[in-house]
Amino acid sequence: MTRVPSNSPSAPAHRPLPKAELHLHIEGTLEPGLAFALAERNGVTLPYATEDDLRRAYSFSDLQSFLNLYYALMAVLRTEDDFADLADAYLARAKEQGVRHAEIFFDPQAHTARGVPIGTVVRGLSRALDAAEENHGITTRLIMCFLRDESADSALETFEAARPYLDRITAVGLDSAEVGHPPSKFREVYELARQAGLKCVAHAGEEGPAAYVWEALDLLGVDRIDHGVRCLEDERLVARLVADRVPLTVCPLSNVRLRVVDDLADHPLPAMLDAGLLVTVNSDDPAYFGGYADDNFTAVRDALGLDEETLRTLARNSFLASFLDEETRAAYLKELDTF
Ligand SMILES: Nc1ncnc2[nH]cnc12
Ligand SMILES: [Zn+2]
Repeated sequence: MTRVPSNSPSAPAHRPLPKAELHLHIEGTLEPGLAFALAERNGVTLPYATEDDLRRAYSFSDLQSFLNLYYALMAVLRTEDDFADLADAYLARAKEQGVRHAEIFFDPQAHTARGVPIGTVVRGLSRALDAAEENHGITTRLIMCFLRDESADSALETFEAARPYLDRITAVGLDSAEVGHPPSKFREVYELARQAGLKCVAHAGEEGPAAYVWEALDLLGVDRIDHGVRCLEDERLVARLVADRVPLTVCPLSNVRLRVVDDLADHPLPAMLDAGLLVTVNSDDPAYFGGYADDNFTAVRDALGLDEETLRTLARNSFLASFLDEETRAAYLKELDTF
């Protein structure tokens, strides 16, 4: 039997603020050590000799160059145990980073396309998530994403395949290659999701234009926008997002690694806060982008000179923007206020 490496979370030197993480792809938490252990357990050969060789491939020129590696490495995820181990490793790290609540994306089509049934994915993730409060003191939700560079029919088929598991799923989302795949393509499946009582989110305005954020709001009726940094290019859109208190789940280290911004010091986060937007800070795909939730908080503090009060606003926003029930939200906000 292969031993899966024990979690060796890198705890921040300080006591991290309590926070919710709302933009986190579970497949993007696959650390090189776990990737090699799962490859051995499942008899999968990776095209890298060592973990360091793999790490050297983590140099991206844009979203697509990252997605190519992200989807290729998923070949090691095959069984319920693999998905449970992946999620449990994330939760152990998240705890060290002050994460009290995590709303976790997964990409079913990336697995069903390789012959892994959606039930295997959901059952494996659910096993770790169901034990998360007891094992890590973290509450969780699951968000099922559609791959926007696949067809609208494929999204509809995926939604139908997920029907038996909808009691485990809080929301639907939209991710993968953005440009050329506008939200309008997915109107029908979002309508079905809403009818089934699910919340709706969508990546928009990461690489794609502000017009995609409008579409996500007006055609998909989303409750949150993932990324959304390009909203600043459209004053009217900013006014709409502010007026409707639509949360934006921003991912600063991701934006630097995927060249959405040139440098963290140029990140629009302060401008977004100044505009009155309900902004949160998240890690996106932390195994690939150099940091988990609190690492993103620390990075923006240092690069953008954010003070303690602003960091507390970001942490507060994360609970306000979450899909938590009101009682649990209030308890977390109180915990933050007295921290
Ligand atoms: N940053 C990102 N944008 C779009 N799709 C993704 N899938 C995983 N990470 C993503
Ligand atoms: Zn993302």
